[in-house]
Amino acid sequence: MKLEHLPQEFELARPVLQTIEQAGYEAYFVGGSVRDTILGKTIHDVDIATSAYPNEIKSLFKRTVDTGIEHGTVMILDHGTGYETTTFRSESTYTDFRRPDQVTFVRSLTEDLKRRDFTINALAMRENGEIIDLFDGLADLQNKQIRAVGNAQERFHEDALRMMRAVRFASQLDFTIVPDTLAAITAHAQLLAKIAVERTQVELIKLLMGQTPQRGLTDMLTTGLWQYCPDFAAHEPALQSLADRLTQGVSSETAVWTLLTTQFALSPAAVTPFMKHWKTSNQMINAVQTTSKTATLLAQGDLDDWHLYQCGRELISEANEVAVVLGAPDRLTSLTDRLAALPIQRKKELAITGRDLMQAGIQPGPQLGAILEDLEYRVVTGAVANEKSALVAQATQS
Ligand SMILES: Nc1ccn([C@@H]2O[C@H](COP(=O)(O)OP(=O)(O)OP(=O)(O)O)[C@@H](O)[C@H]2O)c(=O)n1
Repeated sequence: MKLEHLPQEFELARPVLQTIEQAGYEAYFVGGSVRDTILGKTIHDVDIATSAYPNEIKSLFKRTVDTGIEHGTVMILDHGTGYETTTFRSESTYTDFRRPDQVTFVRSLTEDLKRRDFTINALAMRENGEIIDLFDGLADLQNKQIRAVGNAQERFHEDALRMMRAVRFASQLDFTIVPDTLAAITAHAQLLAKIAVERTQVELIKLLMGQTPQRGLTDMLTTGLWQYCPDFAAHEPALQSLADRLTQGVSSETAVWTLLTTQFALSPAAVTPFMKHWKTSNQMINAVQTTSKTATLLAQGDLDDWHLYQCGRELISEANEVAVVLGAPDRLTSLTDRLAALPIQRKKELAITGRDLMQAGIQPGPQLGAILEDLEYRVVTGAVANEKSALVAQATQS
């Protein structure tokens, strides 16, 4: 099979492959971008696999970055874009079911494709669009199937996270896991206990953002993977009912985390430890706290200007999406208009600073912060004009 019209990302990367090939090595596009292009999905970046060793790649290009040189990965910088380029690797030794502790570089594409997780991820593409399909990945794409490359048990022993990847792809793509791959997951589910929670979490969130989360969750339950995601297993009925409502695919991680914590009926105080356990960033925790509060008010039809302002342009669409999943009408347009009509959209637009207040005789310290917040509230709610003199007068009066 040969793809005639390649997405621009491949067209731009073509000279990189040509440079490698002109030097006498092989180079192919591999991984998710090839799979997604065949499925007609939008792609974001492309990965390259090559017979050239990292030092050989580095000698061919002016600008490279050693992003994972011990695993054979070098980033080639070309016209402002970075291309992850990985030397063909053969099967490796894994002791922690995560990353290979020993990588063997090889010159053979077949060896490299053989160690990949699923047939749909083991396709390679030449720079001219020709697809190399050694494991019937095209047929599996056509039949909407997830199948491990070669012996499924070996693939999961090499990296136990692949079991979560299988259920995640099933949900994302609306594919079925073939029986022997599913059986191997069931037999090896306990290996997931060895995987760091931050890696499992990424797959779970992608699963819930997928086209058919119900399918992914069912696969997790029937295989027993579920038991190795403890916090989630405790909330099984709530998660099932959430999955039933997630029929359209949720667009952001913030919205998924907010839905999870809302659906699990976690108190605001319980949200932080729950998310910290899953090693999410503090930024995500803060975003979820704000989005959650706003979505609840929205679902109650009770969102005032101050809470709308606190959510801001960045999070309002997430809050609206959460409220819609929880049964509220879609109000995004009117919310965006309401936000735009507020006297200010963010704190830095306030016409007064802490320094102005100190010049007006207010002592620095926590009280000054409280006064500033009170002024911000009054400006947003229209109680006072956003003008420095009016704000100083207000501050010194109270
Ligand atoms: N545990 C893993 C992770 C990755 N891969 C291989 O490395 C490729 C790139 O991995 P990654 O970027 O993590 O995933 P994608 O398949 O590209 O999918 P997505 O970007 O949607 O996560 C995969 O296609 C697969 O061939 C693998 O064999 N085993």
